[in-house]
Amino acid sequence: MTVKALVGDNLSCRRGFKLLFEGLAVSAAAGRALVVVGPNGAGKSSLLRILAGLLAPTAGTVRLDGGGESVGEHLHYLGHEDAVKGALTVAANLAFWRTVLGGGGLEVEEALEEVGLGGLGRLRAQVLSAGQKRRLAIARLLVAKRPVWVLDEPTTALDVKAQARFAAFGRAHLAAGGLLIAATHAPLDLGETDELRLGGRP
Ligand SMILES: Nc1ncnc2c1ncn2[C@@H]1O[C@H](COP(=O)(O)OP(=O)(O)OP(=O)(O)O)[C@@H](O)[C@H]1O
Repeated sequence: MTVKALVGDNLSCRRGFKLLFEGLAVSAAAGRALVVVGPNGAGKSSLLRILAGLLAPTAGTVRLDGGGESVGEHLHYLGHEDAVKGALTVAANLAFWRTVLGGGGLEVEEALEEVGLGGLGRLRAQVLSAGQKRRLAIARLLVAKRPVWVLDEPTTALDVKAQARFAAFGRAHLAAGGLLIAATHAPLDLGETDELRLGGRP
C-alpha cells in the first residue's frame, strides 16, 4: 500500500489551561512538504505529536490515506531531543535505530558519511557537538525507509552545509513520493511547500 496523505480533521489541542488551536484542518500530501510555522508556544510541536500519534488531540481525528491504520509503522519522527545515547558509540546509536525502525535504507557507515559524520562512528556519542548530534538524528531518516517524515525543527544547530544536506535528503524523499511535515523557524529549502501557520487566537 502507498501512503498518499496524512489528514487531520477538526483538530483541537488543549494543554494545561491553554487552548492552542481548535477546528484545525491539516492535510499533508505525498510529494509535497507541509511546513508548520508560528511563534514560540503556538502549538507546532503539539500538532506534530498529534499527527504522529504520540499525543491525543482534545478533539478531532487523524487518518492516514493509504498505508493502513497505524501512522507509527510508517513514521520517522524527529523531536527536539536527538534521542542519542551518550554511552554508546555513534555507530551503535545508529545501528540501534536501524534495527528498531526496520532498516531497508542505507548501511550505518554510508548514512554517517551522508550526514558528514564519516570516520566518527567509533566515538562515544556524548562527545559529539550539538550540531553533530542533530546530524546523527537526521541519519535515522536514511537508515530506515519510511514514507512519513514528521520533523520538529530538524535544522536546529546545523551549520549551513548540514542544512543544505538535510534539504537535499528532504527533496529526494519528496521526489520519491514521500510525505514530509516539519515545524520550523527557518526556511528549509524543500521545494514546493504548503504552509500552515499557527498562533492565531482560537
Ligand atoms: N505537557 C504539557 N503540559 C502543559 N502545557 C504544555 C505541555 N506541553 C506543552 N505545553 C504548552 O503548550 C504550548 C505549546 O507548546 P508547543 O511546544 O507545542 O509550542 P511550539 O509552537 O512548538 O513552540 P516552540 O516554537 O517554542 O518550539 C506552550 O505554551 C507550552 O508551555
